[in-house]
Amino acid sequence: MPKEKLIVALDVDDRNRAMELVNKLAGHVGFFKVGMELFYAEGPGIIRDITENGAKVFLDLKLHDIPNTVGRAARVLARYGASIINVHAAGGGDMMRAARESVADEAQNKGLPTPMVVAVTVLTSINQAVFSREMGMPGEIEDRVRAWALLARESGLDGVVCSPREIELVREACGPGFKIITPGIRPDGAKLGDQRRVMTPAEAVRAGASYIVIGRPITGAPDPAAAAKAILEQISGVADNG
Ligand SMILES: O=C(O)c1cc(=O)[nH]c(=O)n1[C@@H]1O[C@H](COP(=O)(O)O)[C@@H](O)[C@H]1O
Repeated sequence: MPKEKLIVALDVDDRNRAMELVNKLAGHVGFFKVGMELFYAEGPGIIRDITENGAKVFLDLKLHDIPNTVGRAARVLARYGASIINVHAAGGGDMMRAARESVADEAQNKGLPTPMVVAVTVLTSINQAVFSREMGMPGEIEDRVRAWALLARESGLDGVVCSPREIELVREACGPGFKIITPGIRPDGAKLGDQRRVMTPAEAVRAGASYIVIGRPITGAPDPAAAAKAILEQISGVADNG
């Protein structure tokens, strides 16, 4: 089902606007992503509001701290009923394992389905020049994404967040079944904004994305449901390699 692949980023700062989007888009979307802006504005209650009507939530708070702190914070997040939770791969293997273990343990304690835990690799807003010159990182972005994806898999995580340009190399390194979630999706002609490593929805699905994350091209459209439907049409005829 194409709609199962679509994650819409609810990057807004109040409940009314978020729920308006949820109500308009629920029939066309697999997951809603609650990020820092909405979570900091409304707190965990917003996750319950969205899931109450049967929609699924990707809780995108990108945890990145020492293993003990991330493990304890992830344990709290596991209580809210999100289907996906993320951390930064840059926190290292022990940190990712701490998140994985505490999320699984807490979900079991509370009798909830265990959320997927995925690692953000190199942000889709980073290009090679920024990666090398500003961040001082050696080598190519692709090699870092591959190495972090392998580390995430070894640490027991369910998948990674990366740019659609790295889907094929992650799939090759990590095999089938490993989830590849790709933001940095821009339908032809859509504004890039701060995104740098992008592809169209159809290109990402063809390359093997498990899920595509789209925010502004849908939420900023005059008719968000029509924008989501147009994207579903673009991916519906495409061989799904995810
Ligand atoms: O973890 C993420 O979701 C994420 C990782 C990444 O590398 N790049 C990225 O854009 N995102 C998120 O994906 C969404 C993309 O939104 P748009 O650029 O508006 O389509 C935003 O909510 C970002 O926070």
